[in-house]
Amino acid sequence: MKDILDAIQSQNASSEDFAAIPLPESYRAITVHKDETEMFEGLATRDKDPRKSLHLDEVPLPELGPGEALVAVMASSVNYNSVWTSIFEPLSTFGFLERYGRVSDLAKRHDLPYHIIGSDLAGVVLRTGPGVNAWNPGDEVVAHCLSVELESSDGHNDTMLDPEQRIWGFETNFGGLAEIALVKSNQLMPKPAHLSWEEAASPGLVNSTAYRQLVSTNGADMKQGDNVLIWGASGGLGSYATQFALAGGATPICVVSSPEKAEICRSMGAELIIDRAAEDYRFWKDENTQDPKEWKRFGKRIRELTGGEDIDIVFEHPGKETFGASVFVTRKGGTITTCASTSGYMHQYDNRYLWMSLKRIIGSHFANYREAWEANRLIAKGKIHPTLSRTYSLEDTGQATYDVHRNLHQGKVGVLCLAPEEGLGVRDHEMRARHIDAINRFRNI
Ligand SMILES: C/C=C/C(=O)SCCNC(=O)CCNC(=O)[C@H](O)C(C)(C)COP(=O)(O)OP(=O)(O)OC[C@H]1O[C@@H](n2cnc3c(N)ncnc32)[C@H](O)[C@@H]1OP(=O)(O)O
Ligand SMILES: NC(=O)C1=CN([C@@H]2O[C@H](COP(=O)(O)OP(=O)(O)OC[C@H]3O[C@@H](n4cnc5c(N)ncnc54)[C@H](OP(=O)(O)O)[C@@H]3O)[C@@H](O)[C@H]2O)C=CC1
Repeated sequence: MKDILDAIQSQNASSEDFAAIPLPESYRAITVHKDETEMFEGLATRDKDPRKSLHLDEVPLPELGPGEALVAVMASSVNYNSVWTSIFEPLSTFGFLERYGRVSDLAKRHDLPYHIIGSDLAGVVLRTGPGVNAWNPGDEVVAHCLSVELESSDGHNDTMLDPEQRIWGFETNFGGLAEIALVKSNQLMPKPAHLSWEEAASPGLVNSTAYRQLVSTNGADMKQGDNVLIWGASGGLGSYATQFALAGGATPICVVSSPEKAEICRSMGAELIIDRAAEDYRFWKDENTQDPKEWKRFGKRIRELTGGEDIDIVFEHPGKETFGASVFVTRKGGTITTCASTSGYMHQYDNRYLWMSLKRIIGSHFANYREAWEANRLIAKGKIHPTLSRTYSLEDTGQATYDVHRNLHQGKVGVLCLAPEEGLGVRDHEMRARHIDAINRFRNI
């Protein structure tokens, strides 16, 4: 591993040099264990502690197959799917690996008693498998997390519709929270040159998801002037949705839960901000009953902020807790676009407000390669910026995941894998200097 790191750090190793470095037989990786999936039985979701279920293990290097690449991971990030995996909710990810293992002999590699997690990376290609022509050893890359087989016709208009569509490092093994990762070569994209490894690794999953959900014609197809209600506007997804709204000439109405988070949104350029904790919205009276009066109070507040206008697009992901309110505050003909249900997946809303006002609910999930590429291109051009607040070592991934589970973080949380320290990997210093304030906006808050 030292030879690999030395070659990366030297910045003058050729593709042939990288191809000639012997690969280690094993590497360090963050895993969950199949024989521990019952460990949190009986505990409330909040009390399930990722620090207990996530392990740092030495694991064997997987065999490299056709169309694949082995990548030396310099940095990765914690996503909320790492939280779900670590607390075995809403279901254990080993079921996904077993199902994938039944697809082919090659896919069988993924069905193991341990699951190497992580759906982001920035690093350097070490080896490519047969049939890979677009990428070579030594390429500095980031990886998006869409894994597809594409053997069926279904996915050929939009690869997210492939019946064998999976999220790498969640529904497949050999993820990015590790020193080496196995990806399909069509997950690779160029690493933005003005960013460090940990900054480059942090946007991938959430930036691509927010791009499809809000900007793409597959999602809400946002246009200039739209009022966009963004839940969790300083969180992983929300910090990118806010940037897309601002950059696209829309008006974000940012919902957050503290004055510090409100300040971050303000510093990104948002003007209309609702502190849901200070204003104490209680959309549910009890476990089974919502309170439409609270939806109205929330809608009135939005109208105060917008000068009387309602919401064109809701960027939804909290789910059960907020969905009734989201449907209510959307304007006639408007769109609620959802990609998650953090607070519960059985949603309840008053359907009269949906059909009578011709609103639409759009389900959105990650992004196809083209959408992920466009989202990454915006980062590379300095039009959208990483929202990295803090970086942990690979050893401390459990703590990093705990922070995200408990909503103690801002923006994105990074993890150093092979990178010995923060700040390495910047190739375009001049461009970095032009964007340094925006790049550091979320740092250490
Ligand atoms: C990029 C980052 C993303 C995120 O962070 S997303 C948030 C985190 N992710 C999650 O929370 C994961 C969510 N996923 C899930 O919870 C589960 O993944 C699903 C509920 C989506 C699916 O559950 P499942 O058990 O995998 O599939 P089924 O469809 O419920 O059950 C499969 C069986 O049901 C049969 N079936 C499917 N559709 C129909 C139908 N329309 N009519 C009749 N049967 C149907 C199938 O054939 C099969 O059957 P047979 O078990 O016998 O093989
Ligand atoms: N389908 C897909 O492709 C993807 C799905 N996801 C899913 O989206 C969800 C959010 O991910 P991500 O943004 O990275 O997570 P984060 O935790 O980084 O951000 C979510 C934000 O939502 C807000 N929030 C949390 N709970 C509630 C609630 N009950 N009511 C209102 N607001 C709430 C919080 O902001 P505040 O406290 O300031 O209001 C929090 O910061 C997760 O469930 C994740 O699995 C994520 C990426 C891709």
